[in-house]
Amino acid sequence: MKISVIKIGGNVIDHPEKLEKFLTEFAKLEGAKILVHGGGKIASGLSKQMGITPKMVDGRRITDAQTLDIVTMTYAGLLNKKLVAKLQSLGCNALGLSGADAGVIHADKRPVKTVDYGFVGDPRDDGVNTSFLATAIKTGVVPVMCAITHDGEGQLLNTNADTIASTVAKAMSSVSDVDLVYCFEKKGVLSDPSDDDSVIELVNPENYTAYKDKKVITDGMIPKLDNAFEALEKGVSRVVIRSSNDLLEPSGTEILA
Ligand SMILES: Nc1ncnc2c1ncn2[C@@H]1O[C@H](COP(=O)(O)OP(=O)(O)O)[C@@H](O)[C@H]1O
Ligand SMILES: CC(=O)N[C@@H](CCC(=O)OP(=O)(O)O)C(=O)O
Repeated sequence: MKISVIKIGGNVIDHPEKLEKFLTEFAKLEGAKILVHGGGKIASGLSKQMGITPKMVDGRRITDAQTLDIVTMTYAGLLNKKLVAKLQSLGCNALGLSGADAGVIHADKRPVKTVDYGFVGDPRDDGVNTSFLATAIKTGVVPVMCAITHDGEGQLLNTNADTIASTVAKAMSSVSDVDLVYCFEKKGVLSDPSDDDSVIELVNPENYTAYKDKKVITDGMIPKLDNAFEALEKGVSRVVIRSSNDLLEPSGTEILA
């Protein structure tokens, strides 16, 4: 069995036409599959509406108790259930899960070093309930996982969705062949961020370092690629970064360890 782990972020979820196209293609994707979603942009918008200014450090949200409530409502509630309902309407038997449901992702609260991230969780390497996910997939269910995890002692935690995707992909590679596809609003990793057609076909550790040094690869693309390399090192067969509009096309940037 091969499992495709597909991730979409908030920029796509917040764009109705892009989301519709992506979910229609995801529903058509053959074989075993898992959807992981973020929604950072939507949580930031709701946070501002509630009078709380979002704070991000190195691509991670500083998550105080009030922010944890907002992200839980947004990711595990509103967005997860909207995605599940839409997939159900497309004939895909989606099952929405936070990391607490069926103990599917156990994380540790990030220790305070120079930055106190608050209720942010780093998933444990052995923290994924792979047997539950494998059984669910065998019954034809499609897990739809959000960016909320738990510590096993009743505490919910906020975890970057790219990290959830690589954690689940790594863990499932112990029971199956796994492909990981990060879908976003651009056509791939670009050599000129202002030219959407300048897709780099292959990123390896050597050109990654050079592009980072030249400030061609910046911001959210750095943790995404770090997660991609880590996934390949820990058993994932293939990692691709492509447009959410081209899920079913051979396209985008392939990552090589
Ligand atoms: N070289 C690059 N090619 C493409 N995107 C890049 C590049 N460098 C930085 N980025 C930024 O990385 C972002 C994707 O990361 P992120 O914001 O975390 O997306 P998502 O929320 O979809 O996971 C893009 O929206 C883009 O602004
Ligand atoms: C700890 C942390 O930063 N969590 C992320 C989880 C959502 C996410 O990753 O959403 P995108 O994929 O849309 O960026 C956040 O709250 O923004």
